[in-house]
Amino acid sequence: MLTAYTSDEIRAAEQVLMARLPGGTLMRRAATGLAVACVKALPRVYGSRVVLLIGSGDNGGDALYAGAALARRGARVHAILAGARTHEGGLAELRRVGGRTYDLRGISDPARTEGAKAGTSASGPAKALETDPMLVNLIGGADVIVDGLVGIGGTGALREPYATLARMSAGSPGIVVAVDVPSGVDASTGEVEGEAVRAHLTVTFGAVKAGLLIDPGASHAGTLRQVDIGLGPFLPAPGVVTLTGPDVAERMPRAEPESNKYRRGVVGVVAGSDRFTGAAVLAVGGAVRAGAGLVRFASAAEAVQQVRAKWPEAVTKIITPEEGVREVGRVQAWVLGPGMGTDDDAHALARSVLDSDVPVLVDADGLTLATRDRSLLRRSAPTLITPHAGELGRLLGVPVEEIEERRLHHARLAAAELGVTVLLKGSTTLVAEEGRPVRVNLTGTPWLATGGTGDVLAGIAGAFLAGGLSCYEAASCAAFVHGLAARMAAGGPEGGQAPIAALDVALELPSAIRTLTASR
Ligand SMILES: NC(=O)C1=CN([C@@H]2O[C@H](COP(=O)(O)OP(=O)(O)OC[C@H]3O[C@@H](n4cnc5c(N)ncnc54)[C@H](O)[C@@H]3O)[C@@H](O)[C@H]2O)[C@@H](O)CC1
Ligand SMILES: [K+]
Repeated sequence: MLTAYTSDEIRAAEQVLMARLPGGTLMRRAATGLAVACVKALPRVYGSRVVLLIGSGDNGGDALYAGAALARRGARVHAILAGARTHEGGLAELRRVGGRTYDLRGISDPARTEGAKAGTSASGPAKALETDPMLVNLIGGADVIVDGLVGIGGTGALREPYATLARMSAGSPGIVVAVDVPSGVDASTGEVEGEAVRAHLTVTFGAVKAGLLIDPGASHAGTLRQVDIGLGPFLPAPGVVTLTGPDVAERMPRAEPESNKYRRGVVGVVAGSDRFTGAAVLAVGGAVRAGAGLVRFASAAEAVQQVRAKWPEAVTKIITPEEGVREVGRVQAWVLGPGMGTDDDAHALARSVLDSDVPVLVDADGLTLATRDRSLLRRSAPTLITPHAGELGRLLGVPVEEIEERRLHHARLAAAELGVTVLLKGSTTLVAEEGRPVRVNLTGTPWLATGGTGDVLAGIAGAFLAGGLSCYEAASCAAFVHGLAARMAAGGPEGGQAPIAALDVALELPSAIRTLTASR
């Protein structure tokens, strides 16, 4: 399991460790790791052009020491001094080994632009920077740009001149390496208020910061590399974690020799309607291919007919809103919602499912119904909701943009406010439950952003719930397996480049699960 922390947690651990070591040790360790990462990223170091963006804190110090190490190996290193102060030791070392500096205070006084909101169109001093020939040449001609503007000491939107430098670095053909965190990304949450550096590689020290795993921060971080500086023993219990393949393999329901279909888990699916049948087919497909012992599908006649045609393995039943799921037979968990509609009949069906005393996963139209009638989610048995940002926004009465901007916050808030487990879909899927670390899933692929993949995910998680996993475990394992299957369908476990359809994800599930369980 990978663990991730807030800036405060990292800082507290660093302080304990620092007190036990000679001054400067941690920065040396960090800078050495950073320099090694830059060497690996460059085709060759000797003669390469390295540009350091240097802020006023220790993040800039790391970059200066690393720059000095690269200069010693023959790189042509230029430090752009952007802060009101510069780390003295780092600067002296860089100069000692022949590194050059360019002090921005000569062309734009940061004090004058302090507080200027990032993201606004460049004018005045910011404009002067963007057209400054020296700066344009340096950034435009760099083989590697090392972003040492701010690290875990950053707060709020990047101020000038940092914001302009972040924007300019995005236009450079060079490799952008972020020191500890891409500047402008909130290290604790992944929130980005204004301009932020977009890195190809982030070299982070001591431990992973939660904001590097959660979007929008995660998509600014590029590839993550962690440099061990000895912080491990001093870190607290993490607030954010990520499951690895072996973690998921260990948790997933197993098929034991004495298994029968009832022991493996019977999942009930209430999805689709006479008008919408595709979502039902996909949700049942997710459950069948993820290894449910038995899928009981209950819906309107048209949806039942389609599901039977596609998945003969499922036991189907046509139901009416009046009778609900009473006669459907025993299940260990329900999946409720995809394509079921949102009218009064759908509400009556949802009520009958949620009145049961087994875990229920609520997705799609089920979430719309719960938005209108929150009492649906008030139940004693466990409930897992699987919204995307729009659905969660409607449930919480918050604009979708705010959910996207503050994903970690809103996933936690929803879990606390609604008393359910929340799987918030997106490029980095989050699973939140009160009293537990938020789980971030990293196996997705941009190809997953296509219609119907959410229905497949609901089916997978339903199968895992029926197989005996808690909502928290079922949601995190399902997100992992779903992402892995999508990657494999798109071309390979490391992510291919072919478009996929939702059904491809369902069909790929056994192969994805095989790659996980092969090593268990
Ligand atoms: N504390 C330690 O033991 C270690 C720290 N290390 C490095 O030190 C960093 C933290 O250093 P600091 O605490 O000095 O903080 P930072 O260097 O991250 O940033 C603090 C400076 O940035 C300015 N600033 C904050 N938000 C800003 C914004 N939005 N726009 C413009 N300026 C902004 C502040 O005024 C302050 O001058 C880490 O990220 C890491 O890179 C490493 O050397 C490893 C050891
Ligand atoms: K940085």
